[in-house]
Amino acid sequence: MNVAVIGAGSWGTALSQLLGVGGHDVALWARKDEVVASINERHANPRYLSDVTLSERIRATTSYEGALDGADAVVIVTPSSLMRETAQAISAYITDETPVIICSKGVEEGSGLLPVEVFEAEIGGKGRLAVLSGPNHAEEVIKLMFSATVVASSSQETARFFQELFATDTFRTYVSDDTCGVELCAAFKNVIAIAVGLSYGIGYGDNTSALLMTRGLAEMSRLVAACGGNPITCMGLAGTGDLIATCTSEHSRNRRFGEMVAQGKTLDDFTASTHMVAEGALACRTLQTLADMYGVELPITSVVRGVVWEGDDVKQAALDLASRPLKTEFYGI
Ligand SMILES: NC(=O)C1=CN([C@@H]2O[C@H](COP(=O)(O)OP(=O)(O)OC[C@H]3O[C@@H](n4cnc5c(N)ncnc54)[C@H](O)[C@@H]3O)[C@@H](O)[C@H]2O)C=CC1
Ligand SMILES: O=C(CO)COP(=O)(O)O
Repeated sequence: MNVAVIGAGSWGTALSQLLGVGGHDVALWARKDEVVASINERHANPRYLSDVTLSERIRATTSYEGALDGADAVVIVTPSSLMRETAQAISAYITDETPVIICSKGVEEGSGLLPVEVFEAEIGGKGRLAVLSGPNHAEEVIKLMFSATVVASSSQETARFFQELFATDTFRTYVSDDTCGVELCAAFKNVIAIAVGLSYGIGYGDNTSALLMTRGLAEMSRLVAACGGNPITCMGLAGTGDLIATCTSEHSRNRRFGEMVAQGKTLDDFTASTHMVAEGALACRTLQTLADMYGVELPITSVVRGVVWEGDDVKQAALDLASRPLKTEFYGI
């Protein structure tokens, strides 16, 4: 197959490698000329995961037309804040039937739309759209360490198409019809990883981390149920699986960002020092928009938003979280 991958950050590079190793020809769209030159001439991405030699099946370009010409499938891996811009940029170069899978994790600011909904609005064809998410740190996937993921689409045919496309001996793919649940889990787990980073950053231990992950899962499940997703998705790879991976991994940018904020650093400090995206920073705001629309309570998300965007003191926020009225363990799911 000829596959166009749009976005040459860590995850776009790792997915391109996976597809190349799987025997597909990959046209990888990158923003910067030097990234394109390095991938084409030296088979390495100079900015992200640069120690890995990339498959010779990967050809990079800064041209959308060049990447998308003759593509049998399109893989979207730009940051979630760029979903609408990316959808508009590719629309002129794909057919009405070209299958498109979104691998970014977030929710659109303002509208509260999920990436798949933004793509449906911009390029149409709900049935040809899919999403991919799971506990998949690019640093490990690119080294072909055994991982698994979920591919969700409203169309079983499209889900199966991408399941086959991505499956390799080291990357196991499951299908689902719950695009809403998978995308909400993907956005949510990043916020909880920031909370875990904040918690370790102020000196709390593993009990607090487990508490945040578990109650974060309860928040995630309430929102998924309210938005029309299937709460059982939260128990799967896109929910619990990715929550564990992101909250516990040395690779997680969101967790690292939380640790930095606890040390008094800002989102700009994180971005300047890593050139990477900590999606949870935006998601703590966008998920709150959805929670307000659906009347769902998200106490941990709200604390993360207050600390990241309103300068709330982390220790005081933790005390406020702990002193809320006592509750039944499960409600609203
Ligand atoms: N890194 C990982 O392990 C995984 C990342 N993801 C998701 O994939 C998406 C992309 O993240 P990464 O590949 O990790 O990116 P990254 O954090 O490694 O790099 C940032 C990317 O954003 C691009 N970028 C920044 N500003 C841009 C602009 N104005 N226009 C176009 N591109 C711009 C940069 O060129 C670069 O490709 C995110 O939604 C992330 O949550 C999903 C699974 C795993
Ligand atoms: O989504 C990811 C792993 O599944 C990557 O998480 P971070 O963005 O926190 O590194």
